[in-house]
Amino acid sequence: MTSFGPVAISCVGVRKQFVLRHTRSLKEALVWLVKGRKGDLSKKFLALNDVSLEVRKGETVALLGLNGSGKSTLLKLISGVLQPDGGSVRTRGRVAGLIEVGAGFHHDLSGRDNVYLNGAILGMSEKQIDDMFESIVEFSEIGEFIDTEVKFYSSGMYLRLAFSIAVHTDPEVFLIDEILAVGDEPFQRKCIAKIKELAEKGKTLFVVSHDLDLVSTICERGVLLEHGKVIMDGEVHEVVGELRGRSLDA
Ligand SMILES: Nc1ncnc2c1ncn2[C@@H]1O[C@H](COP(=O)(O)OP(=O)(O)OP(=O)(O)O)[C@@H](O)[C@H]1O
Repeated sequence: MTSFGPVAISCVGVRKQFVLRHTRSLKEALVWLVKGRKGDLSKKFLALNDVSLEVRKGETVALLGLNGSGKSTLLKLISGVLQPDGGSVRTRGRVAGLIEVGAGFHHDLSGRDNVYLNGAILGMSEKQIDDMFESIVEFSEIGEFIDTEVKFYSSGMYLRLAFSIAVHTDPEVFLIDEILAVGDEPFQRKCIAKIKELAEKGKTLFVVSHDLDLVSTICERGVLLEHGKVIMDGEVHEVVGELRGRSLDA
């Protein structure tokens, strides 16, 4: 049994709800006004319902579940992109999130400027970025396009640069959401090799993917979400087996 370090991610009783509809039909709005604005016109949807989990430093965790089960929402809460409506989310150490391709990029800036901008956001000094710049560009294979504004990049080029910056910032916790699907096969292989290298170095990985074979090779632990609740948490092959069974029944 592997022993892990201190807690890297802690979620306690996490709740996140979204407003599905702000307004209803004119008739409904009129009735609402006539009745003295009683009640709520918007419809709320609970995307995460009382989610508690703890990930220790060095653990590799696959977050699994069918479409809409709340995986991306949980990742966004852990990365700090979203705030919970209830409960608490805590992380320890530098967290790098590859959550939405190019989300941290400024579209009117060149790839080069975005490397500096993103590096700074992820906590690197200018000197550290200077030292790593060549290596970041080399890994990304962006080549001469590094001085092109990123709004002209393809989604694969965005991913390459974002992934390369993120791994070079040497994060403690690495959050990855499905985005590997954007890259072409050779780059995917390179990313997967890099992710495995990070895992071997003892980094904490939290990965969302529908590629169950892939996550089984990268992660040791699986957490299964269903309708915003954790319904299973254990050895990845067992959790993948459970999800496959449920997918057949669905
Ligand atoms: N900003 C939002 N506003 C309203 N509803 C949202 C918002 N973001 C997510 N949702 C809803 O919350 C639920 C969970 O979404 P989430 O993206 O976390 O699921 P997921 O498990 O990552 O799904 P998938 O496998 O399809 O990527 C979905 O029903 C989705 O429609």
